[in-house]
Amino acid sequence: MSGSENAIELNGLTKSFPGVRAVDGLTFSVRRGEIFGLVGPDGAGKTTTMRMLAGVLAPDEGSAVVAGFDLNRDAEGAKHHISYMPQRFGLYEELTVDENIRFYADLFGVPRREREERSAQLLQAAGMAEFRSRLAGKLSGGMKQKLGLVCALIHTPEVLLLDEPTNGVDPVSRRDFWRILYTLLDQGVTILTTTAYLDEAERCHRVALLHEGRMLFCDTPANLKASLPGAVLSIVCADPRPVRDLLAGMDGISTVMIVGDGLHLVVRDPQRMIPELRSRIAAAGLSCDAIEQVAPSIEDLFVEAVQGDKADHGGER
Ligand SMILES: Nc1ncnc2c1ncn2[C@@H]1O[C@H](COP(=O)(O)OP(=O)(O)OP(=O)(O)O)[C@@H](O)[C@H]1O
Repeated sequence: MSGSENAIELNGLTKSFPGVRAVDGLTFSVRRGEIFGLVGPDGAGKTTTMRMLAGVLAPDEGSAVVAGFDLNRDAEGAKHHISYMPQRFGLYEELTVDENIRFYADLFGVPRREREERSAQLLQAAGMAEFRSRLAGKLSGGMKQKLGLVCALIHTPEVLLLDEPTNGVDPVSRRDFWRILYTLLDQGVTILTTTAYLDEAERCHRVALLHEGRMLFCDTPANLKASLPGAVLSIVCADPRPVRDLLAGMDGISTVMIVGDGLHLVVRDPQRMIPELRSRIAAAGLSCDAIEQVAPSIEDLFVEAVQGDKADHGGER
């Protein structure tokens, strides 16, 4: 790997499919030893970006350097230093856990002794040590994802690319997963992950938000939350949908979103807004339990940013 402090560098990376610019001039970098999260709504371009960085899809324009290799010149060279776990990792369902690991170890040319040691460690960390002889097809969804990670890590990559690795995974398995990721960071591995879970985005060193192939933000979770223009009000109510419809578009409110058992609003002036909201909701014959100001979450910022971007660029794509 080169002396650069960045393990991944994208410069104007662009990819179009018929009728859609899936990735539109992306420029950002991931430092060595960093865990970097890519988030964004469905179709934002996350998977396309990952596929280009993994060297399995050529960009139309722009460049990317991964582990010191310029992918436009030597994507094959980069592949020896990358592990890529796509959304559907290729497990062989009719093979056992051990046999799947052995298959990938052979593919990556991992020597036998190293393979034994590493797979024992990884299976232990994944809470799967007692499932070694189970057929992969008989594992739960979370276990399959964890086995995919074990296979992807059977050689030691410099850069790990993960595409929604914990999608549909139960909370306990997600915790195992993140524990393994942090262990890798201690070993100096650089991790770029996409995620649909914003609590996972908060665990990354830095996060970028993609929308329609473009990057809207890139910063630490703390800086992102601090940058929200306005304050967040939480409204607890039994039936949030009619309340949302009533408040959407009201003066002084930029975003209304349903979260858990109520709504979050992004507002300019929270103290003035609280009594106004109470009377507006009561006058419409609706009810709510509590309205209070809360600390902004990454989700608040992202929903606000995506809605703002839609208003600015609506229908352009
Ligand atoms: N092989 C392809 N052929 C045509 N269009 C594609 C192809 N791959 C992706 N797209 C389109 O490119 C856009 C970006 O898709 P991409 O899968 O990268 O988004 P994403 O952010 O990963 O979303 P998701 O989480 O839903 O997969 C979408 O409009 C998608 O339909």
